[in-house]
Amino acid sequence: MTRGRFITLEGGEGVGKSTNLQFIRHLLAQKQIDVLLTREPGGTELAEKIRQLLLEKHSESITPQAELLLVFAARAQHVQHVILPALAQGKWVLSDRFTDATYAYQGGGRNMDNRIIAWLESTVQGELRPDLTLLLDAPVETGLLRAQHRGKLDRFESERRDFFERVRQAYLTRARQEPRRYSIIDAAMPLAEVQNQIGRAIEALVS
Ligand SMILES: Nc1ncnc2c1ncn2[C@@H]1O[C@H](COP(=O)(O)OP(=O)(O)OP(=O)(O)O)[C@@H](O)[C@H]1O
Ligand SMILES: Cc1cn([C@H]2C[C@H](O)[C@@H](COP(=O)(O)O)O2)c(=O)[nH]c1=O
Repeated sequence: MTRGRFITLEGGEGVGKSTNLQFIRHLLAQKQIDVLLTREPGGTELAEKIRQLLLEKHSESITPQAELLLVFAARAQHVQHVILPALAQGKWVLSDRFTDATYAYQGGGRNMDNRIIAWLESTVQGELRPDLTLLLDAPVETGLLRAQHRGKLDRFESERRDFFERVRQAYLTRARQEPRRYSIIDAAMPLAEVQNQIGRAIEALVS
């Protein structure tokens, strides 16, 4: 059986990942492609519990090291129990965030060493890397304004503006380093235009 394709959606807060996940599912369904939608941190029972730990605010601060290890603990469960089995069955997998988010948030945002992230990436994922990563890029202000309309802010959304600027720059740096895997989408545009751009990137992968 042919292995399925692995697509990830990335970007800062409120850039439109959840909205466009459904759009991509619809596009692939029109092409009779069976796709599993998932997210990080999360995607399994245990990984969703770790997600809660990461997103909730606590009286005890979470150190950057603990945060990084929690992210990869959740990913180890997700990769072994969900992503690899689905790909092996020929299903496509579409994940709302994956390891590029770790390079952006823990690497860029928290200044963790990229070499440590790369070591954890190889340890947890082996050879698994996305076939296509759609980076929804918009000015920090645009995304935060969109996210704020949803109400109460989580632990990450409550970070300072300069944290999100570092996250955005880290994403863009990675995208420029790996132009064959990444497609940078201008997510500040109206939704119809954003979806035109996404449609072209998906078409290129399918054909
Ligand atoms: N291109 C767009 N133009 C205007 N509004 C948009 C656009 N894309 C998404 N939105 C709106 O912005 C809000 C945030 O979108 P969404 O929840 O999809 O973002 P997200 O990237 O998944 O957010 P988060 O990372 O915080 O989970 C929603 O209200 C959505 O309808
Ligand atoms: C995978 C991953 C995620 N994060 C952060 C980024 C977001 O603030 C939250 C997830 O919530 P959202 O609904 O997807 O916006 O988690 C992170 O810091 N590191 C990661 O690897």
